[in-house]
Amino acid sequence: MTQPRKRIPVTIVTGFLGAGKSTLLNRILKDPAMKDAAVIINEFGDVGIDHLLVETSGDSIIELSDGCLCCTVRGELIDTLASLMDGMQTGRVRPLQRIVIETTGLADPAPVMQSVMGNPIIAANFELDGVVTVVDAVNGLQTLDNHLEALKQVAVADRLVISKALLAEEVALVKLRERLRMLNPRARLIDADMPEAGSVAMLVNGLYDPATKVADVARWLGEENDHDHDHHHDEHDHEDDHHRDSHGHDHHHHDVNRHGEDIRSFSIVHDRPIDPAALEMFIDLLRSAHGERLLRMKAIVCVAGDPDRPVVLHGVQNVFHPPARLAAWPDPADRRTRMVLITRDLPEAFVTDLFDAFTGTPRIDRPDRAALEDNPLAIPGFKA
Ligand SMILES: Nc1nc2c(ncn2[C@@H]2O[C@H](COP(=O)(O)OP(=O)(O)OP(=O)(O)O)[C@@H](O)[C@H]2O)c(=O)[nH]1
Repeated sequence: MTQPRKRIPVTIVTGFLGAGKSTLLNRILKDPAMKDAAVIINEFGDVGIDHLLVETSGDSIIELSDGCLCCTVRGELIDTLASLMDGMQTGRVRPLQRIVIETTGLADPAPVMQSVMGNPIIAANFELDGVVTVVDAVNGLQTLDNHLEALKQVAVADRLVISKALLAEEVALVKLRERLRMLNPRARLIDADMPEAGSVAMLVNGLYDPATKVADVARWLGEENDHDHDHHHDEHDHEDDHHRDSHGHDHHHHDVNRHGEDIRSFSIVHDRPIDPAALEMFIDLLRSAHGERLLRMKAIVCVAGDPDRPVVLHGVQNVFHPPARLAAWPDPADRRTRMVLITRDLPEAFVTDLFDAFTGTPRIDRPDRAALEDNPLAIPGFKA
């Protein structure tokens, strides 16, 4: 297991074509706290870095006039991260505190996220801190209607920044906010016009709060932003939306299906330690059978045998960070396993049934763990 706090945080800034990614990033780069950051511009088409004030220095790594390192990548993000790592080790590149990757507007963010998580050498040195997605207030709704990439960019975000708000009609802005809340209730929603949008704090979304150096699980899981969550707790007549069952865990979801997009955000909370083998099987089955539908998963898990040191899981589709163990629970009074999942075309019930099967919660008409281990094909949709 790796210790995430020694790794260099990587934040991905995404958003559709012309949404305002570079504008936002240029503002953030003026924050003195960004002086030891490197910016990687992940362009796949024509390279366009002239919107940044840069001085070329020979290779693809460019020293920005304000001290940031900047490089433009046409393909292999992994190579670039590895070469930055190598540069730091050999003294060619000064020690970096943060990496920011600006994606091209048309990109599905998943492969970019996976480049940070999936390669063992990269994952040993870097961690995906978070995803900041810029949404244009003028064109945002239409873009979400027409482009799956834009939907995915919003769905996986830790923060959503609305740009060009002053140029949009008030009604359109209200609709856009509603839509974003539906698609991603846990992301913080910020106006690009607000001063905080221009600070390094925008890029800090990871498990570790750099100020305190301790794990901030509630922020990482987005619990503090999920206002609907509190709402449902109070509303006893919404049994379908939120229920706590008699087996010690509760499920909560946001169903966006009625809006024509089957992107769901839901959580699983479980208050008993989980057998590590069962946890591994659950994750393996989920990602091997339905990886591409699992847009993102974050979890803090109480594992049987070592319940005092929670395991942190973070995955994008079928690629996960190597699991990390925290030295202790951030709040010793709350040792519940909490998982947050964002899925596309993958019903919540499928995931929760699978979880129940592995955690020993019996359900009528569902395969239990023994049956699944004997015959994984018993799971609908599983392909060996
Ligand atoms: N009024 C206003 N204009 C903005 C804002 N953000 C971006 N713009 C303008 O929108 C245009 C596109 O902004 P960029 O920052 O280049 O957008 P981008 O997402 O980096 O664009 P690509 O890299 O081409 O995908 C520019 O003309 C910006 O000046 C904003 O918050 N308000």
